[in-house]
Amino acid sequence: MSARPARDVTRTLPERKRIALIAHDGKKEELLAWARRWKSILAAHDLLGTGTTARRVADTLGLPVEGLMSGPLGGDQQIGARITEQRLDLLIFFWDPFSPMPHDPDVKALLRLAALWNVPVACNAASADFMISSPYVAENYDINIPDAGEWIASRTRT
Ligand SMILES: O=C(CO)COP(=O)(O)O
Repeated sequence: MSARPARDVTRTLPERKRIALIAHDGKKEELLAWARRWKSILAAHDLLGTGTTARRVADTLGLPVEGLMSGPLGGDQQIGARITEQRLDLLIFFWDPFSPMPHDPDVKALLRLAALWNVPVACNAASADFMISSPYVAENYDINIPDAGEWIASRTRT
C-alpha cells in the first residue's frame, strides 16, 4: 500500500475561474486595495470568500462575492472543502504572519489542501499580482491532481 496517492489524474481549471479571496484582519485593507486594482479581471470570474472578507470585497468592488462562514467560525474549512470537491480554481489568501489566531489549525489545513490538490495559491500582493496577470487565468488550464479513486482502491484491495 502506497503512503501517498499517485498524482496522475488531470483536472481542467475552466476559463471562468472560481476564485476565493480571504484576508486576515491585519491584511484586509491590502487585499481590498489589490482587488480594486484588478477589478476588471476579477469581474470576469466567480468570486467567493470567507464571510467578512467577502462582504468587504463585494462592497468595495460592487461585484457579487459568495460569502461563506467567517474564518474563525469555520470559513477556512469550507473553502478547503471546495478545494477537495474540485470546486475552487484559485486561492488568494492574504494571511497575516504577525497574528497568531484561534483558528490557526484551520488556516494550516486550508493551505495543506491547496498544496495537496495542486490549486494555485497566492499569499501576498506580489504573488497575487503574478497569479492574476497570468494568461492562464482566462484560459482552460490542466493540473495534475491525486487519483482519489486509485488511492481508495489501493487501500481496499485484499
Ligand atoms: O479568518 C479568516 C481566514 O483565516 C478570514 O475570515 P473573515 O473573512 O471572516 O475575516
